[in-house]
Amino acid sequence: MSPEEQKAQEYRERAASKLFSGRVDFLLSAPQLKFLPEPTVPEIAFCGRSNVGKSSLLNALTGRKAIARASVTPGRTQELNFFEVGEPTLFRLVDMPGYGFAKAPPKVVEKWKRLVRDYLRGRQVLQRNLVLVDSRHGLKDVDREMIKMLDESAVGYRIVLTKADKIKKSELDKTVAAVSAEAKKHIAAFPRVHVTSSEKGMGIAELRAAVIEDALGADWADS
Ligand SMILES: Nc1nc2c(ncn2[C@@H]2O[C@H](COP(=O)(O)OP(=O)(O)OP(=O)(O)O)[C@@H](O)[C@H]2O)c(=O)[nH]1
Ligand SMILES: [Mg+2]
Repeated sequence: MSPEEQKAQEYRERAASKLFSGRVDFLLSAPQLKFLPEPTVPEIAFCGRSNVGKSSLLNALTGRKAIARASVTPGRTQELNFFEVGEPTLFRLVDMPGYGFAKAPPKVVEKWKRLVRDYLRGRQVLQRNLVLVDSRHGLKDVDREMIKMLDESAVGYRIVLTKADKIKKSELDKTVAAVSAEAKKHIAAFPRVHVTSSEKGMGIAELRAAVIEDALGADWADS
């Protein structure tokens, strides 16, 4: 990055932090498609395996301790949870139920899967998906299944590694390389893999700016 680009990035990150430190409100929980809010503003969705850290990342991005419930029990988030950012509302963040949760009854898993799939396929205002992947585990088959679904749905996505504080730098580098190599086969436009820790704040400022850019467009910070 050139010094000018570095400066522009710092400016975007500061603006993003300011936006997220303003209004962020929980809007509603949708257990079924018919309960979705009116598609009036852009949406960014957080998906990934159960327990990967979706709710925690949402808390970290918004600088709130527990706006999205985070839990030690996998499968805690069971509905699509909508959060509104900005006053008036500029965009929404959507905390999704985790996929690949083996301990839930198959019927329940099937219900979540259908809800997520229908949302991803049919939501006109959905601008980007964040696909969260545990830094320690890398891509698993359930993630690949999800990515395939996203490839079919034509909604772009970013891959976000979570819990980066839990492993050594050398291990982290290996996961980043492996996930990047695989992601490049799918996402021509977004070959970068974000590395984050909601616990330590790593990568959060940068992801904030990226999320707002996805929602509002590249020149959002200039207006
Ligand atoms: N060390 C560390 N722990 C984390 C991090 N992010 C999340 N966790 C922990 O991982 C567990 C699961 O986090 P959640 O945010 O509830 O995960 P989720 O993806 O929303 O889970 P479901 O809603 O069940 O799908 C919690 O115990 C969090 O405290 C992180 O960056 N670092
Ligand atoms: Mg959750």
